[in-house]
Amino acid sequence: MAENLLTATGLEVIYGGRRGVKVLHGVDIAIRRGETVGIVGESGSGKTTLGRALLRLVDVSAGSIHFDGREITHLPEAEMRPLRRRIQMIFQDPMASLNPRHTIRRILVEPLLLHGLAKNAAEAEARVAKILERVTLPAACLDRNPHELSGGQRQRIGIARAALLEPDFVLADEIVSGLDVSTQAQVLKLLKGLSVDLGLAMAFISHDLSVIRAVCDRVYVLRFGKVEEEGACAEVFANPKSDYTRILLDAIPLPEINPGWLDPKTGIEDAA
Ligand SMILES: Nc1ncnc2c1ncn2[C@@H]1O[C@H](COP(=O)(O)OP(=O)(O)OP(=O)(O)O)[C@@H](O)[C@H]1O
Repeated sequence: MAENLLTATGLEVIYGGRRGVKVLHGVDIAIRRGETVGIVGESGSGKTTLGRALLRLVDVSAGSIHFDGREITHLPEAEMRPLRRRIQMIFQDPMASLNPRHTIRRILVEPLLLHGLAKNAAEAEARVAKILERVTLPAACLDRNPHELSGGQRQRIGIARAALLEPDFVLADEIVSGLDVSTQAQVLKLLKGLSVDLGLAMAFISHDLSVIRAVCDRVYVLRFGKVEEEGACAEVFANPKSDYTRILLDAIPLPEINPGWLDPKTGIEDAA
């Protein structure tokens, strides 16, 4: 079994200082190299907060976080910086994370140069051309601005930007919730395929259990800032231990869960 890449133990997060509201109550989570873990739960259950805490984007009031064998819970930002390239995030709304005034070329080339992953602009452009092909976008996109692309295309750019930096871990937070169902399937297929090719570990936050089932190996069910249930996706879906998970499963229309979208292991779309 692959070793753990990112683990957290006893995580607590309080918003609004010491007298604020505690939204994570001692969460334990472990993500192994190369695996895709789903984080699911109702709105307000703390999914995004957990994701942001794992990435050290919000402070934790208790607990510890380890990345690649190193404790990072309170690592100063200067020491976090070299790790930031290895820990990428793809957002729900790529418009919010892609600079609207920059061309796609600049959005993709600059991080490569900034992180020293390309020696010069020509080398960076060659890498960008390759990844653009991988995310099935035409080269003409490079001269456009984000608002000139469709939602699905922007999400592909978000994925391309993350993948270019050769991360070990990607957090994807509700990345398909704004897209129509067939675009969702394409984006999920693409991301899952990339994660397999690159050996990426992923945490996939979604309120949508059918999305989690299509791409995840294991799932954590969050409720009121606690882990309600955790296990292999197939096991949790077939045989939920907690009543809460059962209620979540019952709340989704079963025919909508279409595992034929993708083979969860390979990310390859089922021919049927
Ligand atoms: N910056 C913040 N300041 C104060 N409270 C916050 C902040 N961000 C989130 N919260 C609160 O923390 C709780 C957990 O929010 P979080 O966004 O982590 O949940 P979620 O499961 O991701 O929900 P959703 O699916 O609606 O995005 C909610 O009650 C929310 O209102």
